[in-house]
Amino acid sequence: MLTLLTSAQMRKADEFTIANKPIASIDLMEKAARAFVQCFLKDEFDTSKSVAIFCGKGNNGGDGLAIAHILLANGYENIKVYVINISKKQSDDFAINLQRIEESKCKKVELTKASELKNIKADLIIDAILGSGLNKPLEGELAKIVKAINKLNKRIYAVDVPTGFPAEGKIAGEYNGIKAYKTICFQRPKINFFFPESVDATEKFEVVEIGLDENFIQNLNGDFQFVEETDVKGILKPRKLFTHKGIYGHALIIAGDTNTMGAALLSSMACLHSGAGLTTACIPQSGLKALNATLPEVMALPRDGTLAINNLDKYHAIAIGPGLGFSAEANSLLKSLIAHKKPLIIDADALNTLAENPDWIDRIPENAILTPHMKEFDRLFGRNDGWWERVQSAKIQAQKLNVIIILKNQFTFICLPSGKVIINPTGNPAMAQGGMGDVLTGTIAAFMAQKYSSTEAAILACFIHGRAGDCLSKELFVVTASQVAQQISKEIYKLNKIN
Ligand SMILES: NC(=O)C1=CN([C@@H]2O[C@H](COP(=O)(O)OP(=O)(O)OC[C@H]3O[C@@H](n4cnc5c(N)ncnc54)[C@H](O)[C@@H]3O)[C@@H](O)[C@H]2O)[C@@H](O)CC1
Ligand SMILES: Nc1ncnc2c1ncn2[C@@H]1O[C@H](COP(=O)(O)OP(=O)(O)O)[C@@H](O)[C@H]1O
Repeated sequence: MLTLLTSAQMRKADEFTIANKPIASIDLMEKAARAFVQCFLKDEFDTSKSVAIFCGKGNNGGDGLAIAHILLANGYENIKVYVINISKKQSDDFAINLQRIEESKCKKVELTKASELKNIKADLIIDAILGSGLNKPLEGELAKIVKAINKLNKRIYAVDVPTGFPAEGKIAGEYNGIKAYKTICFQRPKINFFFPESVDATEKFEVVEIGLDENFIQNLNGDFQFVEETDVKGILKPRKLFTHKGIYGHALIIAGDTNTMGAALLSSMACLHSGAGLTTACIPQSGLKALNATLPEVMALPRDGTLAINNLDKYHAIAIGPGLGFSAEANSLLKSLIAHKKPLIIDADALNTLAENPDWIDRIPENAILTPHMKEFDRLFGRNDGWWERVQSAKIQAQKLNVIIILKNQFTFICLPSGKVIINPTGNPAMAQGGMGDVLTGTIAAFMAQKYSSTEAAILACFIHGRAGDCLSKELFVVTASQVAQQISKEIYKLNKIN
């Protein structure tokens, strides 16, 4: 799991590396600039293009000056550096690189006013005005300069972080910073790149390694971690010889209503393809025909309007909510389930029922998994102003209630009782279609039934669910929930095989 860093932690990692590795601060900047250029050249190999590099006077600006040098050495001849007079203060490494630029054939211009930008003609722009040192919103002439740069309407590559975009923390008000085509960031992605608000600041980002001390970084107590494929492979267990269905657990999916039976079928289908030994769907009588016709492997526990499940012993994991509706029977099933200590997943309508019965929330069994999307989360725990606030609130609730909250989005945040937030990297917009969450719930239930811990089940399910969608989307504009459910077994197979 990769530990993500705040800007303050990043500075510590810089300082530690400089103090403990045979590398000086200016050489680290040079290394960062080289890494940036290497990445930039993958996209921009036409060296006849003209490049305007806008530099502040801190280390981000220092990077920009070093990048100018390296681009010149790589055949780019038409490069102009614009040093923006935001302050009198300049960093030591900026000053060293400025001296180098003055001694080179690179053109340099000082810029104080936005109006001076009118005549700038460049094919490409590199933004190195402010990086992770941003400590307040952009205002005054600097805000005007940034607006004018955006208005040039050229492809902008940002160094480390787009000027004006906070690397972490609340993204306040309307964004007025650089709108980059791509951000090339150093060593780790910025935490705020995982929130939907970041689309205003950068269309995409790529991380380049600059040689900071990895041991030091991993041992920093970062709240945010990022799942890698190796983590998933490390958790997945192969199926052993002589094992039988009894070994892989029995999952109960309580879901479906007259008009939303599909949700129950999708959840059950995903549970089946994710490896549960046995799957039982607890659905209304009216859904039995559809269940038997589409998923013959799944057993049924029909709901007749008054069902009470007395014996939960035979189930190893229970999921409740997809398409469940709000009947008295559904409410009483949820109420009785939260009184037990069974591995439990609460999703969709069951989450909304909880929101209407807030006094039940404190009674949710420990290590239960809640899988809200943004609206369900806000209904449960109150409105949030933006994603930073929402994830902070999920982090607090997961700790307080001793549960796992899977806050779903393009990047899904798995908030653990320990206070850690694990970011899932897989998934894509082709998956933005109804029923996808039902599939995720069935997958989590299958992993919990197979005796993975709640944390493991959450990590595995989110990663594999997204990976299935990623694989399908290579050939499809949109992937349906049924397709994802059916792809899951293939993805588990691939991850297990290379183990
Ligand atoms: N060894 C190092 O220190 C390395 C640093 N690197 C670069 O250094 C950057 C961070 O550099 P710095 O810490 O010097 O900070 P920046 O260059 O981001 O900012 C410089 C100064 O701008 C001022 N400032 C902040 N917000 C402002 C605002 N809204 N309006 C006007 N002025 C504002 C602050 O006083 C800040 O110290 C990273 O993003 C990265 O690009 C890289 O070179 C990698 C190595
Ligand atoms: N743009 C996207 N990128 C990645 N994953 C997505 C995207 N859109 C949706 N998903 C995934 O699909 C699921 C949607 O869940 P949810 O909103 O509960 O769907 P439903 O209620 O229709 O079943 C989540 O797991 C989410 O992460």
